[in-house]
Amino acid sequence: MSAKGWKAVIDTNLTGTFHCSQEVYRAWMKEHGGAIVNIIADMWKGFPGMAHTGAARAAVENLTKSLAIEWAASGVRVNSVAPGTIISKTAVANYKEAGPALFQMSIAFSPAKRLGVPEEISPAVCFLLSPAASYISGATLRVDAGQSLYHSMWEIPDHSAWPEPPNGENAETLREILNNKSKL
Ligand SMILES: CCCCCCCCC/C=C/C(=O)SCCNC(=O)CCNC(=O)[C@H](O)C(C)(C)COP(=O)(O)OP(=O)(O)OC[C@H]1O[C@@H](n2cnc3c(N)ncnc32)[C@H](O)[C@@H]1OP(=O)(O)O
Ligand SMILES: NC(=O)C1=CN([C@@H]2O[C@H](COP(=O)(O)OP(=O)(O)OC[C@H]3O[C@@H](n4cnc5c(N)ncnc54)[C@H](OP(=O)(O)O)[C@@H]3O)[C@@H](O)[C@H]2O)C=CC1
Repeated sequence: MSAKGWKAVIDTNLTGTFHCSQEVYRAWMKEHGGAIVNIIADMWKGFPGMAHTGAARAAVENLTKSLAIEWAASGVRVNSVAPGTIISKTAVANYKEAGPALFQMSIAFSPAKRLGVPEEISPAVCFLLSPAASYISGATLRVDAGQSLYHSMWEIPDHSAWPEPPNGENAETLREILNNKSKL
């Protein structure tokens, strides 16, 4: 990705969250309290292929925690929701002609064996905004059908580029396993 593409996504996803949070705090929440829910992503195993998004969303998760503490004394709760892969007409359109194939290939990586829809994210957001969550702050709720605990979508091709382990009997055992010679 270009430096410009990196910046576009960091500006939108991370710096945008900072500006929005600061504005609502100054304009209202500092004096009256309130609740913020940030949307992050399934970046728990990194986000290979979308490194800018992964870095920005991980940063928003950390921002959520900082602000939850800094603004507690104003009665402000700050939480995040981390969706799995969520499909909608507009979400597919964001990836132009690659969209349908991208969403299609990601189905296999969901333990649900289907994608989520926005209507399955909004209840979690409403819950965290509501009085039912009055004692929850600084938390992230994963709404991903367990996707973040399952396979990575990034395929690593077979290679022999990795550094060799230190010599010794353990390295020998490893080599035997790699060469399929183990008697275990
Ligand atoms: C696996 C399963 C999938 C399934 C789906 C999984 C969903 C994962 C959830 C998270 C998703 C994300 O956050 S994805 C990352 C962010 N979102 C998107 O990319 C969605 C579509 N893009 C946008 O909405 C916009 O481009 C946006 C990022 C807001 C920036 O808008 P701006 O008006 O500021 O600027 P633009 O003119 O569009 O772009 C500025 C330059 O940055 C480049 N650029 C823009 N977006 C870029 C991007 N994502 N990656 C690299 N480069 C990008 C453009 O080519 C431009 O460079 P030049 O060509 O040189 O001028
Ligand atoms: N889809 C997915 O799998 C995942 C998405 N996410 C994140 O969730 C968020 C929503 O994604 P998704 O639903 O897929 O995307 P969509 O493109 O479907 O939705 C984006 C929404 O943002 C609104 N919007 C865009 N620009 C502005 C603006 N300048 N001011 C106010 N509203 C604006 C759009 O409104 P309008 O229709 O009026 O343009 C639209 O409702 C994104 O931050 C995305 O990165 C996170 C994890 C997974």
